[in-house]
Amino acid sequence: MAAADSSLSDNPRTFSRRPSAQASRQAKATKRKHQASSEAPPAKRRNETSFLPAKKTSVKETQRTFKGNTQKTFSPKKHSVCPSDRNQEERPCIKTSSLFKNNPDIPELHRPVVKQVQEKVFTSAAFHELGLHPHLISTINTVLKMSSMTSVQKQSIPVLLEGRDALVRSQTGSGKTLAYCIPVVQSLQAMKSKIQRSDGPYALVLVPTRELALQSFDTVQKLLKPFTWIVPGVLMGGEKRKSEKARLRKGINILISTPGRLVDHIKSTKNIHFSRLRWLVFDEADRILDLGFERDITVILNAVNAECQKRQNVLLSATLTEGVTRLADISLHDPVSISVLDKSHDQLNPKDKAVREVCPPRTGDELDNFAIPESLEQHVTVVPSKLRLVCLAAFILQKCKFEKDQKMVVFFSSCELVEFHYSLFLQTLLSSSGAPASGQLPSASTRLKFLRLHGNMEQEERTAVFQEFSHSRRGVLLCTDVAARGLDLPQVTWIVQYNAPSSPAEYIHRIGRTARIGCHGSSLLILAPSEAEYVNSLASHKINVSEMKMEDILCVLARDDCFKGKRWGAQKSHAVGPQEIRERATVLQTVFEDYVHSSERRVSWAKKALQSFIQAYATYPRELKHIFHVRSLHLGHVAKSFGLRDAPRNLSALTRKKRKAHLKRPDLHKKTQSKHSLTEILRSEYSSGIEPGVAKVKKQNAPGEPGSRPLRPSLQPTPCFGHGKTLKWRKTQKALQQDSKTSQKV
Ligand SMILES: Nc1ncnc2c1ncn2[C@@H]1O[C@H](COP(=O)(O)OP(=O)(O)OP(=O)(O)O)[C@@H](O)[C@H]1O
Repeated sequence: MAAADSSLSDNPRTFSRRPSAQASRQAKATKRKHQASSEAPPAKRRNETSFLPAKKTSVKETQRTFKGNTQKTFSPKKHSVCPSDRNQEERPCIKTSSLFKNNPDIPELHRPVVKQVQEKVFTSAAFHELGLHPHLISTINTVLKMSSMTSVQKQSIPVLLEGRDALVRSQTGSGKTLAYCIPVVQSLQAMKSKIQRSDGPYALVLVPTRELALQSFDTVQKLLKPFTWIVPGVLMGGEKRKSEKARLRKGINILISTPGRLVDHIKSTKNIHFSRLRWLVFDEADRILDLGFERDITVILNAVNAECQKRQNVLLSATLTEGVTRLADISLHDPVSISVLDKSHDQLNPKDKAVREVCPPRTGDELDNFAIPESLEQHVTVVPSKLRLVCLAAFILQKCKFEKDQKMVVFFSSCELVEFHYSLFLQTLLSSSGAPASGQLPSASTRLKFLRLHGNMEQEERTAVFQEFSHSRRGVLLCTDVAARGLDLPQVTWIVQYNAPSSPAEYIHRIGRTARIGCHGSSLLILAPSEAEYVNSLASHKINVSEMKMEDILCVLARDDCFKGKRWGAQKSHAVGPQEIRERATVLQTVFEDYVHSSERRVSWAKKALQSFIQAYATYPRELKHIFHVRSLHLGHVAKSFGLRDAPRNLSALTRKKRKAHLKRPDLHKKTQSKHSLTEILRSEYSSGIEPGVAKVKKQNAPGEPGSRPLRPSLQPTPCFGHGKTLKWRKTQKALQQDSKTSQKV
């Protein structure tokens, strides 16, 4: 392994170096190494009192003295990872200044304290009060082991049992799945003419992801235990079409599907019909009905409407926004808006009993304020780009190595980013065999377990990971937004958002994977200094985050001697001061850089991940562009967070080229902006590969998918949406194709 040189130009335009320059640099470094090995410390170091470890330093002191050191340590030998395991002579070559110098100031967070919208999760009402079939009640009590209803269940189930359409909004993890599943099962088992399997679907449940489809199927299957004649089934991308066709032929009465896969079958399977459909449920309705799925939903609704007009429609989500309400207005028949009220809402309609239980539709402003579980503690930390990777790793180590039974989900903005960090952490932070490979930190391995989930994985592996993480008591799941919606992963203690989400709704869903059904949970959002204003954007949606100092996160490195720098190596125990924490952070960064730079292949893999990050960054929606703009990224610093010692030259050239083109053609600004509403969605949907159609777009150009030839006229979606009303889609097919091309780069 090459001697570590963590130096990085702070000028984003001076990137890679030619071999000759590299050689001379190395020669200089060797010279410096020999200087450093002499007794006398460098001039700057001599003046640094905080450097001395003699006095025990408190965390507060650590924070105060953390910034702006210039201390450098060089080793004459090659870098190794865990000093305790290796020869003292092989201590890491540290150039601390490059990681902690020339960073932008971390701004003070003047976050306005807002009162979050709160909901009460449980009620004292029992399921047997609902007049359900006794077998259904006993299944809920004994199989699901539930006795009292949650607030949303208490409000929704009676309304749905009355036969009304409904729009259901309640916070994440509040039991919305059963709020629709119980009425569906109750009504179908009670049908006078007993349901036959061959009748086909009586209920169609649409969900945005395959994992959610599996999860909802599992719940329905449990509820149907006593009603064996009603057959549930799931259709989702990644499964064999042939076997799904066979199951459809035999008959599925409660059909749970992702939109893309259902469209596939509508177009190609003769045996799919909806003439007996009684229920149409959109779970995560705001995601399902947004532009990312628009054409699929149009095809599905046309197929359903052609065969059945009278049915109950239910839309559910923790974040039903105004846009969805507008769609609901034209898709639902005289719907009831159900929302779990706080007391002030209750008082709005004290006389009207029906409306007291069921809140009136909210105004636009209210719809933008989402309820957050009371037991969810939200944090934010502001970290300079150069320190992001080290900070994330330190946080993972802090929670999952030094604390017991922690289960963490880390969100990234693209599949490539998940893959990159997964492999990097696996190879550097974890040693499965106990015998560390080059660049590994052996003692970090004991409690750590990494898993990853994203849309570019094979379905078999996706399902296996989902199951494994669900049943595991600890572990770190690195994922895209494929895991943001609806997934009920038990006992998740921490949610980390390494890349900020593109909307407050996505923020709510991501953090909603913890603190479910009254449990306690915490979240951490990692922002760059230039992104600090995002906290205000969250506050404007009544989302309250408290600051966690980066220094407090890095302090964990003091607990692990794996990260000891050369100077401290010989000392058995000593108080760890801010200077040493900086050194240890640099040792960790050097581990990452050494790993990335250990082969050409790994360097180009890191560059691709960096490119993916930048592309995802470019797709933040217009309203967030003033906070997340590619121009505010310092490429050299960001490269460091990918373990790259230099900013890749070709990437910067690309960025400059694009910028120039934009400057020359101001009309492009306008065009790009007009695409943002779609690219915002595509950013999380397509880049995370949530929908099966996405992969197909690239590989097969399936008919009707973005990037393919236009549909045959007979298959063109007619914009007709429920109850004979017309929905005008905002995008033309051409625009969709253009946008999907943009998104495929992400
Ligand atoms: N009445 C109840 N008593 C106890 N636990 C319940 C009850 N109803 C649901 N749960 C449990 O609560 C958890 C969350 O439920 P569910 O997944 O339906 O939430 P959700 O509101 O759909 O969340 P999200 O908005 O994230 O999709 C599940 O583990 C479920 O089994």
